[in-house]
Amino acid sequence: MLSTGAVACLDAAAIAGGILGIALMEAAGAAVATRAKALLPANGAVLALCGPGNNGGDGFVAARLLAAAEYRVALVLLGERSALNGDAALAAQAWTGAILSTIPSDLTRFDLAIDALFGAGLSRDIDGDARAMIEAVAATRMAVLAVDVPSGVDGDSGSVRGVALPAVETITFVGLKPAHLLEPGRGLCGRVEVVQIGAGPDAIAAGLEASLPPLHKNGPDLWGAAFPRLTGASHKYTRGHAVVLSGPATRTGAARLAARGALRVGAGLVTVASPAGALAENAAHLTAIMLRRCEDPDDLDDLLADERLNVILLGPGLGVGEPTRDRIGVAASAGRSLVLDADALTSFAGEAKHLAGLLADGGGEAVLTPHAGEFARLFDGTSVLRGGSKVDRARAAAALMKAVVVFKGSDTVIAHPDGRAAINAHGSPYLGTAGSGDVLGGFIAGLLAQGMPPFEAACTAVWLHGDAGLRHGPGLIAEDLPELMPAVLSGLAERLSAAPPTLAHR
Ligand SMILES: NC(=O)C1=CN([C@@H]2O[C@H](COP(=O)(O)OP(=O)(O)OC[C@H]3O[C@@H](n4cnc5c(N)ncnc54)[C@H](O)[C@@H]3O)[C@@H](O)[C@H]2O)[C@H](O)CC1
Ligand SMILES: [K+]
Repeated sequence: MLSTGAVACLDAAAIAGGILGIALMEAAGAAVATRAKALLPANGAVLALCGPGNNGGDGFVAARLLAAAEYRVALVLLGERSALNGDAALAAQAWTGAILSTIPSDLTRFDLAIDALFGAGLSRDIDGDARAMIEAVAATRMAVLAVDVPSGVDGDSGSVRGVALPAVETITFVGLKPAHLLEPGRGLCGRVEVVQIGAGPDAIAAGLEASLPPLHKNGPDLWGAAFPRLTGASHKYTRGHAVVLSGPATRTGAARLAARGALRVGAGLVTVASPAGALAENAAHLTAIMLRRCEDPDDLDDLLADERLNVILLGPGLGVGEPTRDRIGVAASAGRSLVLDADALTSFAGEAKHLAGLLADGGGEAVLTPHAGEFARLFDGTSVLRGGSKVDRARAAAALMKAVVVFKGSDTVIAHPDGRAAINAHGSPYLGTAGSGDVLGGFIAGLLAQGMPPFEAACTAVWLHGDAGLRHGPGLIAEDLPELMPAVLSGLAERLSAAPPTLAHR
């Protein structure tokens, strides 16, 4: 993905490579006109809203092409025509129609608005005439086609600067920007289409270079190569053994949901480690998943004497406080891969650095999975909460913890301490249900158990979880999520064009 700052570098590299800036703008405007035609009735009426920069230039090009194709076009320019510069001035020169300085009073006669007010160059909150224009158009519920990003949406953070114009569709150029995936931007974009405008591979490489550290859209392209593949020689011990710590009696369901997730995603063995008082309750509900008594940190230490237990998940239903902190201390010092969720995170509220110290001492890898509330509690008092976008905050958290952080939400961000990050848009609002996060933690643990590196395991788990939510739809409860894995994993195997392995694959 590209940062907004990288767009200028990309353009400069494309221009240095022999493409004229106006050629890029013509291609961008042509793509907008093509989509506008698809949204318009024959001879429909278009309101083109053009801003003072190159986003406005794209709007001038689209307006010209639509007028040439017999659509009725009214064009409004924010600011003075004489203030236009460079390519935008050239695009305006080629427009031979009228240029209005305010929007027409009767907006009901338009079928579509093209929003070319502000794109990558939005640099402050929108107020004054621009705000009034956006509010007037938004109030009509006329369909809006946004150029690059809906005006008012900050391209890098997805936040709204003052006001924003919601679109039914957004056409962006060369690559996605963070705002297309981060809320609230994502919800304001409508359907997003990325179009190529003639920037060559060297220019794109320059844009990506200027966007470092890399930010990805989460999907199989990112982690498919690391996804565990069975061979004829695979057996349960080669598929790892995950341990999930259970809470006390009457608070055991979360751990079992996580354990079931770990098993269904492919861990060879899963053990629930349970306090004595909750053994009967856990035993009544577990079959393939094993059960071990684990009353205190010493019992956990004993359990971990078996080196084959390679992943430990702590948090769901575990309770907030000293006993949970002590168990995390033991688990961390055992040097195994850890997944910390829910109460494990809240037990270190305001003490993120202490937790980071425990994790560093143990030397194992860790994945932390806070939702917004847990994130705010854990990082209270640190500079992490002062970061700008959700991606910035997730990256700062990962750097502080030296662990992979999965900052959950409808726009989950997964960040690695080295700055790599991914935004997930593959999901469904039906995933917002009790116990859903517990299953996600289990998926991460199950993938870690099979040897996936933590960043890839976390990204994969988030995507699989989202895929299950998309497949199930209404009526989803957390218990459904592990049971959807056979279909989800078969679909993934097809996408990775690797049929589920059989003995023939040896
Ligand atoms: N490679 C590409 O992706 C291409 C993208 N194109 C388009 O160019 C814009 C970015 O153009 P830029 O001139 O840098 O910025 P904007 O047009 O978004 O706005 C800058 C303009 O607006 C003023 N401004 C900023 N914020 C405000 C505000 N809150 N209120 C009022 N005025 C504001 C600022 O001072 C400037 O005058 C990109 O989005 C694409 O649409 C190219 O056309 C092709 C290559
Ligand atoms: K725009």
